Amino acid sequence: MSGVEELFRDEAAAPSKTVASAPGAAESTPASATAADEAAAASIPVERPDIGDPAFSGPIAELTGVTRFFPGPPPVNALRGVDLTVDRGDYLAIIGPSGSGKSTMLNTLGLLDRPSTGTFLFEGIDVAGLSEDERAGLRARAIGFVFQSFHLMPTRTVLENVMLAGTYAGLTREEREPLARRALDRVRLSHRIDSTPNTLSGGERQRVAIARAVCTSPRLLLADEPTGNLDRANSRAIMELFDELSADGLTIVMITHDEAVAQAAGRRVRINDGELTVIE
Ligand SMILES: Nc1ncnc2c1ncn2[C@@H]1O[C@H](COP(=O)(O)OP(=O)(O)OP(=O)(O)O)[C@@H](O)[C@H]1O
Repeated sequence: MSGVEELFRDEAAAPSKTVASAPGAAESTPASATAADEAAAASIPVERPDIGDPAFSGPIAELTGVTRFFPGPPPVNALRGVDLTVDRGDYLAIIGPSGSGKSTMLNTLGLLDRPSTGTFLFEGIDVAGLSEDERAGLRARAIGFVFQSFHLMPTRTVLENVMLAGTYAGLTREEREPLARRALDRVRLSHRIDSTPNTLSGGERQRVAIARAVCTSPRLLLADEPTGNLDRANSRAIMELFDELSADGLTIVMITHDEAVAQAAGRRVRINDGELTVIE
């Protein structure tokens, strides 16, 4: 499970856990993650610094000479001098085998991990200069996440699962509900809003997760093997949904080991042993 993914608790979460931690929660400060969970459980908007400019027209993400070194043991250079620009409206696939650095890229782009060296500008902001709270605020407002394992809360309805994203983005219940309904309509699941996730098919669960990811209108959608748990027909349906979201202007970065899935993206880069190469 990637670091970003750990911010979500999924069906495997302890039954006593009533809410999922989410991208708005500070990742390395358990105390504040707990406070965020409690606020979400009580339907209180989570207070996060309002960082970032939705009107910024430059690249969403600009990585220059980014490295990520894990001291180990064993020591690992997970990213080696990565240069990558993600422009607004891009639909990019990052393809690579196991252990190549995909999750490390996702953690970096998702503002969960910091480069060891190099520069990462998110909408022109050098993220190295942001506090944990500021990064959590930017993440909650600007980035949506979709995972292979869906990470829906089993005891909450489909509508409640989608509404939770708005809590972390600091929205009130009155603001969140219409957004969640619209997002569920967008993924063609309006007829299942009162269902719980365990009554849905895998493809439907992933559509709920996508509704949750897009309901607060993020500027970047990060997807980690979004079709990894789905059969061919459901995978195709999810890829068609991504196509629609991309056509609507959403910036999407997807990591995958599956060449066929990567073909759906407008642009592809390969990662091997921490090094990125452009696929022509
Ligand atoms: N927290 C960590 N501490 C030490 N090494 C790490 C850590 N996270 C990742 N690595 C190492 O960095 C390299 C890249 O890992 P990463 O998880 O980014 O690969 P991946 O392409 O996502 O793999 P997979 O497809 O199997 O999930 C691997 O050698 C991994 O063991």
